[in-house]
Amino acid sequence: MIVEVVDARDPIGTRNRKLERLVQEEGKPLLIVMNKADLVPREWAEEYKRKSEIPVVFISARERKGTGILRRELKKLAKPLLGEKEKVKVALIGYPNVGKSTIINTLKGKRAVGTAPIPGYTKGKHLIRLSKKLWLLDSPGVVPIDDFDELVIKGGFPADKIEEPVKPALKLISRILETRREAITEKFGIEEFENEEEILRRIGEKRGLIKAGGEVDLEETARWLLREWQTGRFTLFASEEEKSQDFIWDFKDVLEGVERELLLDPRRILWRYGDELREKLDNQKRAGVREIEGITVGIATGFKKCDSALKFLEELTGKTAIANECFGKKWKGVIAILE
Ligand SMILES: Nc1nc2c(ncn2[C@@H]2O[C@H](COP(=O)(O)OP(=O)(O)OP(=O)(O)O)[C@@H](O)[C@H]2O)c(=O)[nH]1
Repeated sequence: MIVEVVDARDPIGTRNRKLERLVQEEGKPLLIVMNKADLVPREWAEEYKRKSEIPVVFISARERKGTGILRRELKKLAKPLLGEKEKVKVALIGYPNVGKSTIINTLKGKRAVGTAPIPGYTKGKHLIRLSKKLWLLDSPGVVPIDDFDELVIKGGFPADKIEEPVKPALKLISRILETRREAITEKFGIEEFENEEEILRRIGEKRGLIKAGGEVDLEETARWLLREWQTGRFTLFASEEEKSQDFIWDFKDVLEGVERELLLDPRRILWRYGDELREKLDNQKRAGVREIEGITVGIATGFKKCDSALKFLEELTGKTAIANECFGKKWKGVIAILE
C-alpha cells in the first residue's frame, strides 16, 4: 500500500500526480495523508477532502491529531489484501520535509525515527508493526524535484544553505499570493503592493534586516522568509489566536460533579476527580468552566506547561486564579478557582 504524504498548506505543490497514476496503474491501494493540518483551517481541509477522488486523511503528526483516523483508514484500505497476504507493507512516500518521519514516530508512539527541520534527514529503512499483518515502512523523501526554486519551497533544501535565496523567495511569495493573498496582510501587515519584490523589501524593513548603507538586505530577508516557511512557523491560514478557539469542551460531567459536591478547594477536587481527569488527559487541548455560587471553577488540559493552562483559563474567563492545582506528566493540566 502506498501513502502519499502531502503538506496540507500546499497540496497542489506537494502532490505528485504522476506518482499517483503509477500507483493506481499498479493496482495498489493509495491513501493521501495531508500532514501539518494544524496549519490550515478545518473548513478548508474538509472542502478539499470532499472534492478528492482519492481517499484523503488530514492529520497533524506533530500535534498527534488524526492519527487514530489514519490507522483506521489504513486498516480499512488494507482489508481486501489482508485476507490473501501474509503481510501487508505500507510505504510512506512524499517530498522531503512533509513530515514522514514525524508520522512514523506518532504511529509508533515512541521516538523511533529521527526527525529534524533540516530536509533530507531521513536515512535508511525501517519496518514498524502497525498490527499483526500490517507493517509500515519508513522511506526517505524519494519524490524527485527538478526545479531548484520548487525544491526550496517544498523544503527540500535548507534555507540557510542557499546561495541565491531571492529568486525562490519571490516564487514563494507568488505562490502565497496565488493560494491565499490575505496571508501577506495578516502576517506582515502589508496591504498594498506593486509586486513580489516590494513585498520582500517591506518584510525586510519590518524585520530590520538592513545593510550598512541603509538598504534592505534582500538576501537575508529571503532566507528568513524561506526558513519561516520550511519550518512551518509561517502559516497561510489561521493565526494563533484563532487556533486557540479550537477547544473541545468536554469536562461538563466533572464540573457538574464539582458543582454537586461544592468542593471548592481545588486540591480536594483534584483528589476526587484526578483519576478521571488523568484518563482524559492527552495532548489535545480541552477546557471547561463553570460558575458555582459566584465562584468560577475551570479545568484545562493538554498544555505543555501548567502556567499556559492557567493563563488560558484566566484569559478565557477574564478572571484571576486564586487557587490552582497542576496535574499531568508530559501534558499538563490545571484545575483552578477563579475570581
Ligand atoms: N506544523 C507541523 N509541523 C510538522 C508536522 N509534522 C512534521 N512537522 C515538521 O516538519 C518538519 C519535517 O518533518 P520530518 O518528519 O523530518 O519530515 P520528512 O518528510 O521525514 O523529511 P525528510 O527526512 O526530509 O524526508 C519538522 O520540522 C517537523 O517538526 C505537523 O503535523 N505540523
